[in-house]
Amino acid sequence: MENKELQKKREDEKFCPKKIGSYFRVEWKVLLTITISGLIYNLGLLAEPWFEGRMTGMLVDILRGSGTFANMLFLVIGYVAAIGIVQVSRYVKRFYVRRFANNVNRRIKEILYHSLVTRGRASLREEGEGTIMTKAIRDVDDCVEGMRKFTTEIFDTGVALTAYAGMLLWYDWRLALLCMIFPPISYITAEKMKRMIQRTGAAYKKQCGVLSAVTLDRAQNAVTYRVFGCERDRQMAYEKNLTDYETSAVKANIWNSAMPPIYKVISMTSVLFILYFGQKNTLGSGWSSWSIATFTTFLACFVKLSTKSSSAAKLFNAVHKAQVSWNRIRPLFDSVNEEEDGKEWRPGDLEVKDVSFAYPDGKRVLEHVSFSAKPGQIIGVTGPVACGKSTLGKLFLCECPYEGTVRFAGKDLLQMEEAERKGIVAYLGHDPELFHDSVRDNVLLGDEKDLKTYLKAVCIDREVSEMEEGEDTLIGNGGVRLSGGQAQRVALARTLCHKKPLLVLDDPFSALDKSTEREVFSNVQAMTRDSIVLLLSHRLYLFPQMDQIIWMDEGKTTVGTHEELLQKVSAYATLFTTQEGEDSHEA
Ligand SMILES: Nc1ncnc2c1ncn2[C@@H]1O[C@H](COP(=O)(O)OP(=O)(O)OP(=O)(O)O)[C@@H](O)[C@H]1O
Repeated sequence: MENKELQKKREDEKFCPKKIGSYFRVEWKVLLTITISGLIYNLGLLAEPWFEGRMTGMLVDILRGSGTFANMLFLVIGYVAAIGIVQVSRYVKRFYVRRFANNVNRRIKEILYHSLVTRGRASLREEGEGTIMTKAIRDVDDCVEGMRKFTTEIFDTGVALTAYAGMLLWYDWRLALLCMIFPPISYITAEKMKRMIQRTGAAYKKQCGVLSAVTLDRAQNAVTYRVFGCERDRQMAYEKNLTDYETSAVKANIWNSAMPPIYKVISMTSVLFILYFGQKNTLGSGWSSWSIATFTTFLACFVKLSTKSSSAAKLFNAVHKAQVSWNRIRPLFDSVNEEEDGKEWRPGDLEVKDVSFAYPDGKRVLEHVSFSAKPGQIIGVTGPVACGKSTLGKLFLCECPYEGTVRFAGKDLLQMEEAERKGIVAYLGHDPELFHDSVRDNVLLGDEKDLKTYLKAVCIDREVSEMEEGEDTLIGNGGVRLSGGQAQRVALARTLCHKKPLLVLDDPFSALDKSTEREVFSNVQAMTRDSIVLLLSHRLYLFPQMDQIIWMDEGKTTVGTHEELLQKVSAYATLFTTQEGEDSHEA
């Protein structure tokens, strides 16, 4: 089980959304099944013309009196068995090719979804919602369809063509070479036509996007257009877009469907050579000496080869179409690409970049928040009441989509599997959430660790030992009532015991007296040297000890060291000096 997870993790690390090869690599098991069934299918195909030739020869022998029905029956059974094997392996191959396409389609759409939800609304609007929707759905389908056809045709065309060509060369290499002049001409023609197919295909896609955007615009602003009498103008503009869409669709369709028959005619031209030189071979005056059976096999083999050649041309068409779509969706991967921003990621590095967040009721709480941190750093987050500290802390749980990116060791948190994210982020909220169980189980959660270390770290070891049942005392609902400060410390002990590379602590010391807070803080510092700690708090007197401070006010953030913020943010300086004053007053 663990091995499987490890393997999956390794595969995910190597996966690069912007490289098309990556999608093939992660599906290697499905592709292996396709390869095996594809080889059986295509090699089995050779048996068909061979049996057809043998049966024709046997028919002639029977008519001449030298063949028997038993031999013919034997050939027919062999022929039917060969067809059976070919069809079963064809089914298996097709099934897995479809599976490959579905997996890739799902993967690309998932990645694009994450990319789109983390992009700013302004940039989405700039590109046009209609265009984006066309890219995220239609272009992905076209692109995957090209990949599917490529995978199918590699066997149906590539392997089959090679096998047929080998068989033709075996029977008469001179005639085979002569016949094989035309199929490559058909490929070259297909390759030359690709520009037109690409151009008309791209124009069609663009027009789809424009039409979607115009439709959306009309629906969203229908009342305004009606009230201000723009309905007629809008209708005309819509009609024009519809006409442009139709024209581009027709053009793309013509280029797409008119070309394959032409490729087929080109590649079938060689039949004329077979009829001429083949009959010479059969009559004994050609390059080789053939029977009727060989002539039939050769002709059947060539017709199959030629048909496959036109499939090769179809394959080019599909790949060209896929290229157009891939080029359109590629830029959408930008926000999920980890390699091209030139940043060197080290294990444990955190980067929050341009993050904005609004609650479903529309209230925008975070606006373009950016900061980065390294393992061992403690970052204090503060600001006026209800400035969004808890919202920022909860962001790392990825419960709601946000704009911008949060990357850990180069990987976007939103794109991680839930299990992977859980292994990175530990969160301690306002509510200690202690459950009805012993102090031990509340902290260790069943792990076999030294409980005392953690109780000591949060300065509650003495209080627990004084309880009637010590570490086995039942707490939580129905158990011994703990004070707010005690509950907070037990919850903090649990978080430290299950430490993760990123610890988000939301006001963990709010109910502690200052001397306990100082002691707990220095223990937390010592125990989290390889983690990043985000400490959200109203109380600032520990902030001079922190590596970075994030000051939040009305969604905006200012990031710097304590000294820098004292200089830059007067509200921070005022709050700090006020609290310091209260402190010395108390003393
Ligand atoms: N689930 C929610 N839905 C809508 N608005 C919310 C939600 N949770 C919080 N808010 C609003 O978001 C703003 C920021 O709240 P948040 O709790 O993040 O601030 P805070 O700085 O942690 O608050 P405090 O100073 O009390 O610790 C507040 O105006 C709050 O009303």
